[in-house]
Amino acid sequence: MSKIIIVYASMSGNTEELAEAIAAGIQEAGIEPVLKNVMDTNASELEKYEGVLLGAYTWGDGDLPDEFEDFYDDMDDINLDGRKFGVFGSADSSYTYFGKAVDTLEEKLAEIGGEKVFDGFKVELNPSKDEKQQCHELGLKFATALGVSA
Ligand SMILES: Cc1cc2nc3c(=O)[nH]c(=O)nc-3n(C[C@H](O)[C@H](O)[C@H](O)COP(=O)(O)O)c2cc1C
Repeated sequence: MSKIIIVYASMSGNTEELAEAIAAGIQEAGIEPVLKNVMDTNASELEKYEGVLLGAYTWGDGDLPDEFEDFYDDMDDINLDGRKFGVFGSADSSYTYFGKAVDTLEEKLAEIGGEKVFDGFKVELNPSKDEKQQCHELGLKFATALGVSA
């Protein structure tokens, strides 16, 4: 059973690229993370893991992606005491609420008992090579925070 799950929503692939780069960093630390699209899982699955990473682009007017709505509502019924978390997402600074979905998910995870390992990581549209490298390092840092080393 893996210790870390990454759940993401991505319409045009940018957030998915971030998720994959973070996953690669976690693998470097010796853990095989579970990587799932939010449409293929549900909030109660998070309780099975020691580390939870959520990724979402921002939609509408600072909103969560539609496909994250049910998952988000169901997070009220779970408890993540003792679990560590991190949130990331692609966004577009031409909108009023830049990457607000990342903030929304961070607040919810803290509310249900999670402990934040890194500040919400927001990337402008398509991640650059440098930003993907930063994701890789976040993955490594996250795995290390869980007490796992290569
Ligand atoms: C209709 C629409 C609404 C959007 N609203 C926001 C927004 O409120 N804030 C923001 O930062 N980005 C907003 N975006 C930009 C997306 O978050 C951005 O394109 C992102 O890179 C998509 O990520 P993805 O490739 O993972 O789907 C919006 C995009 C569209 C098409």
